[in-house]
Amino acid sequence: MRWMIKNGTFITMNEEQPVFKGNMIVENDRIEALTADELDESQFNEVIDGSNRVYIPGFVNTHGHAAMSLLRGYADDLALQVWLQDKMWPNEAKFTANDVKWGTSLSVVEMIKSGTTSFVDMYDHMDEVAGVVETSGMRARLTRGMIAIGCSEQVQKDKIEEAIAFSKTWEGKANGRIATMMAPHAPYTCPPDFIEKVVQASHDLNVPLHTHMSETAREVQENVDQYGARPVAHLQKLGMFDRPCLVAHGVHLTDEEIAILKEYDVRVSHNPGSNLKLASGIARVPELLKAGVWVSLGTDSSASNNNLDMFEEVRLAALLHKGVSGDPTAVPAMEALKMGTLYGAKSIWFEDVGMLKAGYKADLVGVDIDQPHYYPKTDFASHLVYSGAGQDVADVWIDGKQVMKNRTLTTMDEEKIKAETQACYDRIMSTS
Ligand SMILES: N[C@@H](CCSC[C@H]1O[C@@H](n2cnc3c(=O)[nH]cnc32)[C@H](O)[C@@H]1O)C(=O)O
Ligand SMILES: [Zn+2]
Repeated sequence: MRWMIKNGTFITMNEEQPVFKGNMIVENDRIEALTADELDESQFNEVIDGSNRVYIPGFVNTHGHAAMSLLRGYADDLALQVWLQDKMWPNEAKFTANDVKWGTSLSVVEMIKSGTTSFVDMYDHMDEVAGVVETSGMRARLTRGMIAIGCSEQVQKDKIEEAIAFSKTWEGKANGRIATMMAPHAPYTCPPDFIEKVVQASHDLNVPLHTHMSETAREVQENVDQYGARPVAHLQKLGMFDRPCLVAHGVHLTDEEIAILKEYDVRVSHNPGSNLKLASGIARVPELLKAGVWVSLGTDSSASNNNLDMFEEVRLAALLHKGVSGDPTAVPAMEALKMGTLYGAKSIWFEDVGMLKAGYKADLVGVDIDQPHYYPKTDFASHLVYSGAGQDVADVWIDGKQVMKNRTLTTMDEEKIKAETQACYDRIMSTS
């Protein structure tokens, strides 16, 4: 299969050629070329007119719990610990594999429709999640998240075994669209010896690690009280950073801790919407970027966001850090877009994703720019960040395959998924 987009505007994330106007050729799963040459259209299986579109690499959502869409709007306006312990965990305990399947499907529909082509998911019943990723055509780095406190030694062991089995089964599957990780949920939900076992498994399997870290001031203080160290030093001591590691949030960090994250090449998923909603604080993103840490963007779950639209995270990243620093040059539009795309791919070790460049995976999004909020036709990176929204996404390709065509999904039955998730929600809420 070889196809092309003609007369498009491409925001590439490639510094050598940030904006390209012309044609893009895709062969199978990869971009073959960006070219201004006249092409013989009969040589292609499909020729798409790109003149009313701006194309960007698909967004990479580097932290979330897709099935939690079932709890969207269920418990708003609460602090993290109360929200988690009193509202989320008792209901999540009722989730069956079927609930996870439909909740995840709903999230994948939402992600594709708002231009996300890769995502990270930390949850359980992960075989269901991987199945949805496989059939939807999505790309993902998936991990069986593990909460170990309150669990017997046997249950802890079972969780690690389950996570290992998941990784062994799914790593590299779906034509390489699925990758895996190992994820102790957080330093406050996993005892040190448990974390060490997970680090060992990450080493044995040769997959990265993922965890929630330094999300709230309370978490940091309790870590000091319990272990005599802040979360960064604590996880460093347990060997987490000796492995490739992605941490979610990283809100409360000192200068020294930022230096440690850089030294160990730890990647940070910044989740501005979730951090604002749970009043967790504001991450030191300009300082992290300045130190050379890979900072990407995540929505977290739609129970704390409450949607999965990466346009919102990109805009929040661009606005928030200007507001708190008093520096209007902090996180410019193009940097925010890169955080949502290229840096996301880098953050999850997807080395050939996140750029519109020959040789990269054909994961891209066509945004409908024939709308009032994209006029006048000037700087489209600015328009996308400061004026755009997920609903503007018209076409989506992942791995060279079109998964949305003019806002119609080609791989998923949206109406069925909406009905099934409603039924799951109704059942969960009717049982105690
Ligand atoms: N139930 C699993 C763990 C699932 S990992 C994903 C967990 O992350 C939780 N979660 C969602 N958002 C956040 C957040 O912002 N901070 C910390 N935990 C979160 C969520 O409630 C879910 O329980 C077990 O058997 O151990
Ligand atoms: Zn989370």
